[in-house]
Amino acid sequence: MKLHTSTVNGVVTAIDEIFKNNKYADKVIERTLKSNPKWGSRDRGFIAESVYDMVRWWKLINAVSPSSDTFHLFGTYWLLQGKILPEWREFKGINPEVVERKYKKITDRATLQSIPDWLDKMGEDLLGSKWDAEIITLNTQADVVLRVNTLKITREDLMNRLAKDGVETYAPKGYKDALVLGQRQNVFKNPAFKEGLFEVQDASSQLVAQALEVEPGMRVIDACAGAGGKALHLASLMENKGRIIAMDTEAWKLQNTKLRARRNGISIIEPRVIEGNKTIKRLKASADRLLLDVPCTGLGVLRRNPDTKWKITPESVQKVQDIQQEIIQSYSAMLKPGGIMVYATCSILPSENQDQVEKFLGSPNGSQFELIEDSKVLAQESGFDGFYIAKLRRRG
Ligand SMILES: C[S@@+](CC[C@H](N)C(=O)[O-])C[C@H]1O[C@@H](n2cnc3c(N)ncnc32)[C@H](O)[C@@H]1O
Repeated sequence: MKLHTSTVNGVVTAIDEIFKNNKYADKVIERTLKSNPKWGSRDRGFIAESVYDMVRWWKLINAVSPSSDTFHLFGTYWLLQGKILPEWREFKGINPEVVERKYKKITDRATLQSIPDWLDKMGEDLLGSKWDAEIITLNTQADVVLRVNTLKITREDLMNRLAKDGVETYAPKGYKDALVLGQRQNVFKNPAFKEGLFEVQDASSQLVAQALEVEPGMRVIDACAGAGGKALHLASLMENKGRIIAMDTEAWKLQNTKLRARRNGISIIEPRVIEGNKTIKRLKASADRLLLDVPCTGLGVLRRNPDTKWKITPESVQKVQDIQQEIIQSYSAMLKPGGIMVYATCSILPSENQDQVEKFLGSPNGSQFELIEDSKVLAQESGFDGFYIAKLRRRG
């Protein structure tokens, strides 16, 4: 593959934005791609993939690069992929043999798998022998997964319709509304997306709404609804009958939920901003089903957001765990006796998952609850994102 100055410059500028100005990779990529309308789809694919890959392998690349100059880092990344570097002025000073020699000398997992030392240690402490394979899997590129909006179309019909547009998909076993793309591509431009026939949502994430066992006509609260990925799924499962209160502390995210609901043909989602304890107290014992899709470290979705590992710190992990416990302690009161609550994270750390549920169950607020079942979804076993889903019942 031939390198072009314009796209390599795009990658280098984006990398500087992410690491020097501490910006989020997905937002930087979005802005970079918008900045040059002349780039075709291959150029865009090259930029997005190279930026994500460089972020993913940042520590390893830095360990073998001749300097911290961003062109040197790009050149080193290129060589590490087994590619040949053109003789550009920017790449002067990179010796492929030296890069290879340095690479071969690295033996420690944290550098080879490109993660901070503290995180590697924490992963091993918490996941034991499963950590090795998990971090390898989390360093691979994720599949693009669609969730069929069954309010508007069946999975089979959507599959056929996309195939007519040249978008090949397959239906993974065990995920009844999911379709996986055969090849990565931008599906947001497809007319079927604009008609609300599908959303992009990982297969593991699709298990969360299903665990709630909702039925049409129920009163459901999604207490950390964000941009509404799971609220939309719940509405489809409820055949758009009943009521879903979609709550979050961030009003702008709920605004997004509203727009997406309209595209999906959904009318039962009612966004509600959490302004404090009062908002929660007003809804005491009012929900047949309660979803707590709590904020988390995102360590189960590193394949999609590789910059997470450079942004989190031991302090931020502790802080998010405190918020998770606060949420389950106070929000669980919104569930009716006899109702079902799901506590979920996109993390693989037991300290954010089963430990939190155990702590809750052992506390006075949790004494009316019982654990029905929980699943600890690891990326290495499922092939999709890492998730935790606990289903609890409030005794009647
Ligand atoms: C994992 S995300 C939710 C993703 C969303 N359910 C979806 O499927 O698209 C967690 C959400 O919790 C929200 N959040 C953070 N602190 C909160 C709190 N104290 N109460 C409710 N929501 C909170 C965040 O704004 C974020 O949108």
